[in-house]
Amino acid sequence: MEIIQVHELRKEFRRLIPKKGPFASIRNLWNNDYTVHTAVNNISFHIDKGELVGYIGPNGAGKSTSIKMLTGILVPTSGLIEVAGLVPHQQRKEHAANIGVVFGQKTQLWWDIPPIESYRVLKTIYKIPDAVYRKNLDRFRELLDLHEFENTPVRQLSLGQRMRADLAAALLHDPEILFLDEPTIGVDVLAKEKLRTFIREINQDRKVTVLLTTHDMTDIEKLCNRMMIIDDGAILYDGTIESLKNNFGGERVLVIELEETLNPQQLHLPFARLIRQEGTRIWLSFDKEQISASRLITELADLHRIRDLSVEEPEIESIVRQIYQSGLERKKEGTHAAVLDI
Ligand SMILES: Nc1ncnc2c1ncn2[C@@H]1O[C@H](COP(=O)(O)OP(=O)(O)OP(=O)(O)O)[C@@H](O)[C@H]1O
Repeated sequence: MEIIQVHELRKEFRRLIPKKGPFASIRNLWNNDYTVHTAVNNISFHIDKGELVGYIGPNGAGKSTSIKMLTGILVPTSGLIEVAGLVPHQQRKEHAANIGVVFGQKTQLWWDIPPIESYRVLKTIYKIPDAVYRKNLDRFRELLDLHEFENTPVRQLSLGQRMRADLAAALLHDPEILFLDEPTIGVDVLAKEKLRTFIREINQDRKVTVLLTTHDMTDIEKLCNRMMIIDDGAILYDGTIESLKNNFGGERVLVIELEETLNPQQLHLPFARLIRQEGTRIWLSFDKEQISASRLITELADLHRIRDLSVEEPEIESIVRQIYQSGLERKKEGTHAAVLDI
């Protein structure tokens, strides 16, 4: 069942062209010269209830602008959005009851008071029944170790603690959908793991639909089945991580432990390229379209004595880098915004 529907969504921002020369600051007060910048360029997608979708793209791609439209903070220039049957910017109050939002760069908690005090205020704002509030708070204390810092003013919390406090705040009222904009930014490895476990848990146990923007590909690999890649306001890829690897993964790497050390001239490598050698261990790159891993291994085993081997998966980070790069090249050529075929 579709819970988020986006059709031909567009957001343009007007940017002032500043006047230069004498009395510029005064002349700018009456300046009406603008350029129009398209931050989100007619994107369409839908998300089913219970999905956990990664939304990634380079800096300035349009991720935050999309999230702000989906949460009702920004009004689209054109296009349609429906989230749980509501139009976010038109039905803001009802919409707020259905969604939770965490912006990694900016806390929603009151800076000078402890999180627990903010939670009490949110309980009143969202009219959360006592039993629901207590049940949720207990659960979040357990999953996010809130008790360690819930009585400390937010300004004194570490980034990881602040993010955990923010996540709990966003979910106290049992929303159906959670929008996370860079929830792991600047957080150390252990704290990231804790946040990921929590996000996975609320998605699987509570069936909360999650849309997550991040620059950390490990977040995507560990949490999401589906990802959307946006660049320059257009969606370049929408599909599973597996199909991304299969379609854009290109070369695979086969790591072989030989019985003896051979110099490169002694190696016979059909359909493979030697990319690294350390003693008896060699790394071979091969194109899976040309030869399957099992066939390559059989051929190599006929030619060399092999002690051990493994096939390395292409790293998602490098695939995504290539996709950003090709988007950049198309932009330079003036042919940007073509959606990649998958
Ligand atoms: N209020 C605004 N006024 C003018 N331009 C804006 C405004 N907000 C965003 N933009 C522009 O729209 C484009 C998309 O910005 P957005 O913040 O959505 O990118 P992003 O993908 O979230 O980037 P990042 O990963 O750096 O957070 C950028 O070129 C940005 O400069």
